[in-house]
Amino acid sequence: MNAGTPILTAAQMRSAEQALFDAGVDDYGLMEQAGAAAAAIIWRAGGLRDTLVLCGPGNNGGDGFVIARLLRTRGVAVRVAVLGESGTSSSRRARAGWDGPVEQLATAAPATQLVDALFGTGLSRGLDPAVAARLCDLSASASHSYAIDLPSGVDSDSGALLSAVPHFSICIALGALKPAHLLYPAAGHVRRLICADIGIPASDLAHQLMPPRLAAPGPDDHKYRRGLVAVVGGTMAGAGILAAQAAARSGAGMVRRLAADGLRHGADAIVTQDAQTVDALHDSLDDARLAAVLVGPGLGRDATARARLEAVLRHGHPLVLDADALTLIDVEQIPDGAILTPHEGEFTRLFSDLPGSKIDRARSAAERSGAIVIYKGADSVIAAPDGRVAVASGSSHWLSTAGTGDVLAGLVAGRLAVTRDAFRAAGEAVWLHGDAARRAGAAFIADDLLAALPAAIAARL
Ligand SMILES: NC(=O)C1=CN([C@@H]2O[C@H](COP(=O)(O)OP(=O)(O)OC[C@H]3O[C@@H](n4cnc5c(N)ncnc54)[C@H](OP(=O)(O)O)[C@@H]3O)[C@@H](O)[C@H]2O)[C@@H](O)CC1
Ligand SMILES: [K+]
Repeated sequence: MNAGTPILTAAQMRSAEQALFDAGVDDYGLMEQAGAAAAAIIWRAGGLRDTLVLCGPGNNGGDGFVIARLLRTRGVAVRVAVLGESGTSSSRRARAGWDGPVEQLATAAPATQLVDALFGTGLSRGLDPAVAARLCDLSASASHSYAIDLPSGVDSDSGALLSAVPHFSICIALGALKPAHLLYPAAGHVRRLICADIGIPASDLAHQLMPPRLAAPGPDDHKYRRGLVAVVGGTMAGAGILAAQAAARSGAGMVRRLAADGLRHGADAIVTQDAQTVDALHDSLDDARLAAVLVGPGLGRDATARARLEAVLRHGHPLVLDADALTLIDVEQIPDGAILTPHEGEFTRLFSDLPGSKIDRARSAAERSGAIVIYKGADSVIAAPDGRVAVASGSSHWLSTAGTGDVLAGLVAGRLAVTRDAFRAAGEAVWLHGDAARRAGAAFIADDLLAALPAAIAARL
């Protein structure tokens, strides 16, 4: 998978910074670099708009003083308001470099632009309610607002809101993304996210999901080499049909629907095999050319559904487990290397006791189950048992409509059949699903995503 911007927890950020200091980088120099990167972004976005910079007691506040000084040298009318004294050596030095007046947060008048440098990764608890209210008021009075590193009041590692947090026009992440930049609810408080490079070395574990690079079929490809997908049907045929149609438009060579309803539906290119009985299902699955099997959409939850799921598990094909299959299965039954696509409810049923952020929980679930986990939501976290994580955020909220999960499951199975690499397939499918939703616009239905898929794929070739 294409490696995107790294995502670091506050502790990982501190050790990355410490490694730089140990290698001889000057700590105040790093703050100057961070402040200069942020000031350049604010200058490009805001020009000469009058600006109020709020500076907190830690290094986030130090960044604020550097930003204020640099914007002023460009001719911006800048005022600074503080919350408490600067408590770190770098922030004291940055404050000393500001030779303008210093106001108090409690009494400062608003400005056209607001820069929030109150707290960053060092926030340890919610803001005092009066401080949070003041931040919200000043933000509401500004036409443009910038959060330095993080919006003050969000928990960097989990994305939780520890106190009232305004909505920012731009958040300037320093050095790396933090989980709160991509995880909700915090991610919903930032309209635009920009990560400023300050020389923090890339980590190889958690990344933002990037647009994939896909390959078109070659001259020697045929339908089986491009990947044969089976979609196991159940009591609700529609879900399996949607999934099969998504798999058929995923780039895979051939899709078979192993139908429990005995009926033919959907695109003619999809082969419907009559697999009403478990014996018939076994016969259909007895094909070594199957590169991916999807089970779950419309499967049902009764004894027959369970028998169908067990038949699938017995064949040992590369597997995608979705929907009802996630409700029926126990963690110990999940085959190594399978792909799971749980939403919040399914995840909690399977892995209830896992602590930490959504990223932590997805990673632990993958480790515990040996599976690739696509923990779905407005922020989807894809985790592999070896610790790799990719986070997709900012997908269309119109996706919260019936059948879109079936489309995603079919896409995952299709990309698995094409790539034979479960982590890569999961990332590609999540990306293509999100892009198809962007292309489908507003008020779409799941079927509309199918029509948008070929264009989403074409854009990544
Ligand atoms: N390391 C570096 O050189 C670089 C770091 N960089 C920048 O530094 C930021 C991290 O800096 P930081 O670690 O100093 O933490 P920061 O978020 O400023 O706040 C900590 C202070 O706030 C206090 N406090 C916490 N919660 C509170 C609350 N609710 N209400 C009131 N007080 C509260 C806490 O005190 P406590 O009471 O918890 O002991 C402490 O005094 C990072 O986000 C980035 O912007 C960049 O410049 C690159 C170089
Ligand atoms: K901040």
